Formats: sequence, C-alpha cells, structure tokens
Amino acid sequence: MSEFTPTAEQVLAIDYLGHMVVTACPGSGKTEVISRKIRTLTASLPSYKGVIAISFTNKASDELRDRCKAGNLDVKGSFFGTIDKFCIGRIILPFIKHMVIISNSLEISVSRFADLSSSQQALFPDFESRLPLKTSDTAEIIGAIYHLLQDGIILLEAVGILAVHVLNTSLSCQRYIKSAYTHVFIDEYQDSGEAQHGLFLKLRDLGLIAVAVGDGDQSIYRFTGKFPEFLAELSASRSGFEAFTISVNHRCHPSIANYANRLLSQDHPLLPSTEVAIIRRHLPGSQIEIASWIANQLNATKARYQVINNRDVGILVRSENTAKLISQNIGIPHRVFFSNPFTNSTSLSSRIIESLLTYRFNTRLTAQSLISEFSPLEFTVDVRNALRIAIQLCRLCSQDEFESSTLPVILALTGKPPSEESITLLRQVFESTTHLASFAPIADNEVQILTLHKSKGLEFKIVFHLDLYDWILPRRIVLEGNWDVHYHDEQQCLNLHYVGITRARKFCCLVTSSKRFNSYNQVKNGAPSQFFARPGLDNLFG
Ligand SMILES: Nc1ncnc2c1ncn2[C@@H]1O[C@H](COP(=O)(O)OP(=O)(O)OP(=O)(O)O)[C@@H](O)[C@H]1O
Repeated sequence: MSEFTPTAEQVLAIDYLGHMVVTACPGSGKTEVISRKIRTLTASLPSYKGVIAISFTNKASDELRDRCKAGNLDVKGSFFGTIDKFCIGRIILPFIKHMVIISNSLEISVSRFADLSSSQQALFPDFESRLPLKTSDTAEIIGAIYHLLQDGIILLEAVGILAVHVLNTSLSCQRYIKSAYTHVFIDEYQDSGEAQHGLFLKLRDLGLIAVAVGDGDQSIYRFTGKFPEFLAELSASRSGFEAFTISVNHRCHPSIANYANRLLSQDHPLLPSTEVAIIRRHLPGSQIEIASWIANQLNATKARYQVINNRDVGILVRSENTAKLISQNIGIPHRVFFSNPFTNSTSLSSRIIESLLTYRFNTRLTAQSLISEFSPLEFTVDVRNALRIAIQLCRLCSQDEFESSTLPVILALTGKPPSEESITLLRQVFESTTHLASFAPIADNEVQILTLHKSKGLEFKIVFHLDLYDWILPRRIVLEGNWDVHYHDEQQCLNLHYVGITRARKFCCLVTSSKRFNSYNQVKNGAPSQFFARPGLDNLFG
C-alpha cells in the first residue's frame, strides 16, 4: 500500500459506506480509493465472504488485486477479474445447468458468433444488426442461446445478457451471490455496456453495496458498444448513488497534465510548472528508426528523470503492427503484450491451463487465487487441500511433467479431462520461447510495449507515445465521392490520445516520423496527427 496520505476528496470517497459513484480525472487515485476501500472492508469479513472487484482488463485486475493484497492482507473470498470472467465463472457456468439440460460429458466453451457453424448462426436471424445485444433482446433470443448451450457453447456476444438473465431467474444464483459477496466494485465504468450496467444495478437490488468508478473523458470503447452515458446516469441526482468527484491528478508532472487537459479543453486553467516534461519529436525514417532512436537515448532519459528500471518505461502504440515493428527493431530487453495461443480460446480447460501457466511463472500468485477463480462453489476441506497440492505441483514440476500435472487440477475443477484443443495450445506455448516468456512476470530490465487501449488504467514513469500520424490518430475514413477530411469518431480518438499521455508520471515523448509502415507493410508518408494542431497547446511542450 502506498505511503501517501489521502486527500480530503479521497477520504470522503474511502469512508462513505453506501452505494456510490466516483468520477475522477486520470491519476487522481481511483484505483487507490478502490483498493483502500476493499482492504478496510475485507478486514472485517469472514473467510468465506468477499467483494466483487471488476476491472476492464486482466492486467488492471492484477494491479488492483496486488494493491489490495499488499503486505499479505487476506482479501478472503473476493473476486478480482474482468466482467466476462465474473459472468461466466460465477454466474453462468455454476447456475445455467439449473435452467437448461446440458449433458455432463460436454465441455462448455465460449464462442464468437463468427465462429459458429452456419446452422448455429441460423438460430439468430439478423444477429449482427442487433449488436451490441441489450437485455431487452433476451426474450427473443434466449431460446437460441439455450439451444447453443445444449451443444456446449456459450455465445460470447451474449455473455452479459445471459448473466443478467440467470441472475434474474435463478434463486440459487441469487442466494449464492448474496451469501458470498457484500459489495460490487466496477472500475472504468465509462466503458460499460448496457448489460453490464443492468448486472450492476441487479447486484445492488440484491443487497450488495454498489460502487462505480470512472471518467467520461477516458471513454475509448464506444466502438464495442460501451458508453459513458451509464456513468453519467449514476452520477445524476436522485440516481440512488452518492456522487463523489476526485479532481487532483497525482500521477502526471504538471506540464504533462496541462497538455492533456488543454487537449480536451483549450481554455483549461494551467497548473504552475517550472519545467516542461512533455516533448514532441519528429524523426526521419519510419517506426524502425523510432525504435533505434528510443533505444539510443533511453539511458540518458532514465538518468535525467531518475528512473532505474526499464519496466517503468511504456511504449504506447495505436496498432499491433507498430508494436511488432518496435519489438523487432528496438534491440533491448522488452515485453510486448501480444496475444498467445490461448488468447482466442475460451474453453474452460484452456482458461485453467493458461492460469496454471501464469501461476507457474508468477510466484506471487497463490494456489488459492486459482481455486477462487475457477470454483465458485465451496469444496470440502479435504478436496480443497488436495486441489491446492495439485496446483502447487504445477509450479514445482519440470517442464516435461507440466502437461500431466495439469490433469488432476482440471479434473477437480471441471469433472472432465482437458480438451484436446487445450493440450494442443499448451504444446504450442512450450514450443515457442516468446510465448513461454510472456507468462513470466515482467523483469526489471524489460521495457513494456503495448497498445493505447491496453494501457488504460496503467502508469509508467516514462512514456513514448507513438502512432501520432494523420490517418491513424485520429482515424481518418474515406466517404465515397467526398474528398473532405472525415474522421471515425474523433472524440474517441482524442480520448485515446488523452489516455496515452496521462499514463506518464515523469516524462512523455510524443514521437512521429517522416514515413510510416501501415498494416500491409506498405510505406506511407508520416504526416503528423491533426491533434498536434489543436488550439491551446502552444508553448506547452518542448
Ligand atoms: N493523495 C495522493 N497523494 C500522492 N499520490 C497519490 C495520491 N493518490 C494517488 N496517488 C498516486 O497517483 C497515481 C495515480 O493513482 P491511481 O493509479 O489510483 O489513479 P487512477 O485514478 O486510477 O488513474 P487512471 O484513471 O488514470 O488510470 C498513483 O501512483 C498513486 O499512488
């Protein structure tokens, strides 16, 4: 836990005991407020109870869990994870069998609509025009969703509405939720979809204390049906939620905060700052030259800003293609947050094996955290102890023994042996040193390369913000027969740029180059982003 004293605004939010919504600017301590609340709350809970803490990404969720558990604090039966993980693991899988007859020999997996067979797709006429699905769609498509479940498939796009449906319909699910959890926290509420919002309100109606935290200016997922309007709805008067605002950015150097604030509002008052810690650099060449340039001047930058470890440096990009180019050309230890063979697999045994791999390499994780993740219902003490030992063996065994060591764990958690697919994926991971390395915790000497979307909720002492090109950020689109400049949701692109800059604590470098590779590896002119020309930014950068 951080040593600082919370501000008066933070104290009000930490101490409030009822339903609440916290809106706050970047770096204002939202994650701190949530973790301090969870630490205080869980201290007085019995071991079988906990809170539900939902973050937007696994990385943000790990960060929150680590902050809550700092100093070996016991967070009891709390859930930390993403909304899909919660819906699937805690609501759908344990309780759907009370509602649909599903053969015990079937392994249930999660599948996207696009990956269904054509006869399965035909169950959902006009499916794509309904996306994102809303709870009001449930009545019409629940029959088709049940049909798929009988084939062992949970439709990914319907996870949210299915969870709300199970929660509304299954009394045993309601009893379980009420007995296992006292509070629900949802971070990054500005990126909530309608089903998630419905679930949150339903959990409140069941008697859990509901806490939403977010920032409308960091809304960056509108394209997937996630809207800041739900956060605004909770913040409105008479919503039943007490509204709190936290307004001081503790993360960014004041000159970085000034630049970010002026991006959104050209007249935003400026914080006093004696130094400018945000610069623009336009380099000859493409992303390849940018990679070498970053590598060459990294040590000097770290020394200047008294940063010791490379892991405190984030290189933020708009596209995976740029991430790949930087990774291939930077020539210093780094970690790219790419997908691994398990990323697109949603079967339960794949998710367990992936978690066992993470557990094997990350010694800060406990066997209990894995049990809590995958077994929503209570085991007897004997079964739990045997399972804990089986999980621990997956860390202690040799690489050759890992595959067989996962067997008893998967059997205990699912009642079935692992699927063939999950074993194939595991073998693919072991065949690739890059994939294997991605399961280890970040080493101190590794620079982190990730997309702007994935950087949400994270912070770095030094940030290199790339991909600030015309066409890329803001994303430009061509309208047939019209040569004017048109953007695809300029406000969301601006929010994305704002999120990127506000990840930086001490120094932020906005980098462009005269050329750029596009996703087809064609070289294009690298004209600078239109965001550089926004009013109000003059003299705010070096
Ligand atoms: N009262 C405070 N005094 C000093 N530092 C603080 C205070 N509150 C938070 N911080 C620090 O500010 C930084 C940002 O906090 P945190 O990550 O909780 O912000 P956040 O609101 O979740 O950010 P974002 O929404 O941008 O992801 C952290 O390094 C945290 O330790």
